[in-house]
Amino acid sequence: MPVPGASVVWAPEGPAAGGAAAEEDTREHTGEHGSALGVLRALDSGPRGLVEAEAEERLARHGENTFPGRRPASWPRRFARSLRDPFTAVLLCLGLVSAVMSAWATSCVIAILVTVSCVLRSTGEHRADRSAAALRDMIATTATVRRRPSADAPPLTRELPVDQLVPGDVVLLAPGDLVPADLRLLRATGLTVHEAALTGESTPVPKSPQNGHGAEPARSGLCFQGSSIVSGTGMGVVVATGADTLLSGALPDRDREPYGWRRRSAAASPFDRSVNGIAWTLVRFMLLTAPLVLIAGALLRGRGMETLPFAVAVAVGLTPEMLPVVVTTALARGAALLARGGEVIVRRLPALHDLGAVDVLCVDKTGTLTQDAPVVACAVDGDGRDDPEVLHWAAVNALWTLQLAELPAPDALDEAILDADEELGGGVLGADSVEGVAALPCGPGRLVATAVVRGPALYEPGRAHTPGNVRTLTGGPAPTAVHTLVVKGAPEEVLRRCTRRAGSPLDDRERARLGERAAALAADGLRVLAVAVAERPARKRPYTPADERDLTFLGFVGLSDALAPTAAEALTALADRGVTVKVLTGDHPGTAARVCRELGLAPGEVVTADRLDGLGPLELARLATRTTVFARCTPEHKARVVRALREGGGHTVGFLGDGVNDLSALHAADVGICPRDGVDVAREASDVVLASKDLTALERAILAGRRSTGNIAAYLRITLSSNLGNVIAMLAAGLLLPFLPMLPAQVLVQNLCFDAAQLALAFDRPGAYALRHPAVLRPRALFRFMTGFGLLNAVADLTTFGVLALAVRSFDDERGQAAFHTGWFTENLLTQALVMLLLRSGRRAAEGRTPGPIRLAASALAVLGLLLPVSPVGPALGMTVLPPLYYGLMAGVLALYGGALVVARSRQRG
Ligand SMILES: Nc1ncnc2c1ncn2[C@@H]1O[C@H](COP(=O)(O)OP(=O)(O)OP(=O)(O)O)[C@@H](O)[C@H]1O
Ligand SMILES: [Mg+2]
Repeated sequence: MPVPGASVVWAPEGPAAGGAAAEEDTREHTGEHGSALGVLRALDSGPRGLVEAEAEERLARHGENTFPGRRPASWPRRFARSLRDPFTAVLLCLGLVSAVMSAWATSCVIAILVTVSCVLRSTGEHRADRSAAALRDMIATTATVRRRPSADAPPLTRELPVDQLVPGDVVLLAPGDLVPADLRLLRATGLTVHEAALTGESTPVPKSPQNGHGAEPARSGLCFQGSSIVSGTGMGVVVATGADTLLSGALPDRDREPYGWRRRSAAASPFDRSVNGIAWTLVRFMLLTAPLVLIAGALLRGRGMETLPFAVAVAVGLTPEMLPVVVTTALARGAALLARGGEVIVRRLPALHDLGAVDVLCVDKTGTLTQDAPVVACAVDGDGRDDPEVLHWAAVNALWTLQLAELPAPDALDEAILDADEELGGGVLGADSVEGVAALPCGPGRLVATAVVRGPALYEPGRAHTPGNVRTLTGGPAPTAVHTLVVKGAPEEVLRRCTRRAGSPLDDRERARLGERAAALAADGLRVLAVAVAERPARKRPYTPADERDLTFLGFVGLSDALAPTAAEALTALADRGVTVKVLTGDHPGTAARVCRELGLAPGEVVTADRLDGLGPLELARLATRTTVFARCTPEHKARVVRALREGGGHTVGFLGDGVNDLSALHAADVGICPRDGVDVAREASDVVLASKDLTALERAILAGRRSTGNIAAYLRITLSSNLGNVIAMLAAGLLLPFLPMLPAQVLVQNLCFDAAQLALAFDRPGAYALRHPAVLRPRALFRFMTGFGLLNAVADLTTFGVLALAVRSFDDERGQAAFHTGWFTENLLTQALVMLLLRSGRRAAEGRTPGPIRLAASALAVLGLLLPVSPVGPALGMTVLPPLYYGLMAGVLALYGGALVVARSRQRG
């Protein structure tokens, strides 16, 4: 329901909503309501936010503000979605062909197969969804809102679950936030927003609350739900929520498809490459089968279209139609187990498979390997002597970047510096402290932060640099004609901008010496910030990064950041599991190297990311493969390294990161992983969220992925080889015998039994061997397996024909043919049971105990094979009772076949 007045402040535009109407809207909205105040008035709100009671009432009126991607899919939609996979499509085609040919039994069985498969899949997904739902709430995104408890109470800033937002709410925005609803900006400082979700545009766009003059009036003053804040801060008023937002309106069907066969991005995921790749190859193969059977029958036996039901049955028999079900069940079970452990949330089901395939894991350092709770360890001048004044100026910078940039939460480094300064005696928060004029905070790719304060720095060589001294010099009735720029940031960046040090000029040699001092601090594992100042005549003109030059160097602040308690253990476990870990950090190379060493990761030669800039894709891939630590990475560098490893190095790459500067890399990786306390956008961009602080959970998640893949592989191996064996035997028999080797109904019933039994493979427990290395489904190896074991299976079938010839003697009459059908049917079910037990997973079948469901399924198959023909159903399916000789001989065939399977399997790799 649109808000009264909202339409006048809200102008959908761009390719999604586009068109002339939108433009007209825009023009209309730049009128009297264009001003921030007008907007607030139209929404019956104010800069101090809504009163809680009023907000509650609006929530009842407008409904919850659910993000379109997060609405749970309805049952019909789930069901419809599960119809969209290649096998179901093939089955439906075959069913249609049968229906057209009036082969009603066949099309009925196919319809049952499709329905069962779809129901099973959607139930599996639903179950996985439910077990993750509670955890998902735990990591739900919040918005920072300003509200008042009562009409005359002062406003409070608090975190509110995004779904509770209402039109008129005043929201604060900071880097890493997702825009929680459609907002009209009231204020912004250096705000840039990533709008790719709406426009596909990947570069951030600047936003400011202008009153709408110029070429693109309204859009730059609006922030849309689904976009994210890259840098800067802002405040805006909510103009549309829930279904009224631009994202909802423009993309009504944009349910995220966490369990879909197709992936979100254009680049193929490992899941697409392996599971889908195999699936499509099989589909092509199957589509060839039916015509092949028809043609062979026509050419060699002069049969016509009467073979069609049989041909269709053979094609259906070859289809691993339960593959989507097994895949979903295996993955959903893995994801549900992880969620139940309370440790890991898999946001996109195929990502669990991809996680099992990861062979290179890139991690960022700060906040992932370390706790991101820095503490000031030292503040020294250029000669390494303790100098409290350095800390004091760093604190001045921290305070005013914080205050003027209106960051809702202080940066961890700034917070540590302010704490330390306060401890040193009073701190800059005291009454006589300097007053800030402007701030240029740091951000992705910008490694320095500048605050401009009123008054001179009066930094003279030989002065007593006590905090008190500085305060009297800069505080009090400061001359207003002078501004001091206070700069702190990465040592090399700050030193580059310095021309003086303690009154004397700073030459290149001295700069290099200072750089070495910073490196020495970093080598101790400290995070190092350099501090510098400059005096300028006071001015009205805004300050820009171009003003950060001709600085006077003051000293360094060193901060220690404790390691995450489980990081070392987690990295060792990953290495043992065949995952190579690489560290991509924005920090100093020295700090990065030291942290790695402490975590037991040999850093080797640390590469600073500026070395990547000139490299071509091939060189980059080579460098990325042999390097363990990349330092001074911009967000783009991180993404480039990840891409190079994926595309050039042929690796499956996971990226674990928590910050805004990790966003591109999270997108670029095969699997994006984010710790629970990462920023909103990072969580939103990731496929897997670690819900606990424990990094070792990652290893367990990877193992869960490998287990799922192992089960899928076992299913494919078993199904494909026995299906192929059957088809070969069927073709051979069809051509050798003057009658159909099996009736279509029997083929389908047998197929139904196989399918039901093979579902148990989703519950397999792959042996330890399968978990030792990244799990990848290799189509080639699979097809080789399928051919080898398929032929073996066909040999068993052909031997059975011999056995039947001995036991039954004559196939001339109907009784004889029924006996043939029955004999083969029984043998098929028995061999299938054997194959399930002997080929399931691991190099040695004896590895680990066979899980209960598989034992049960195999026994059920064997029992069905033996009893179905003699049961009342037998005659209905055209089956008959077999002579005892058959069973005796059959036992021999089975023993031989089992022996051959064990021998052949032990020669197999993997
Ligand atoms: N508040 C700040 N003030 C000044 N400089 C800063 C501030 N925050 C970060 N920097 C500088 O920017 C550099 C890069 O920061 P960035 O956030 O990109 O990465 P990081 O947090 O050091 O490491 P990681 O990539 O592992 O998270 C820091 O090493 C520091 O030199
Ligand atoms: Mg980080």
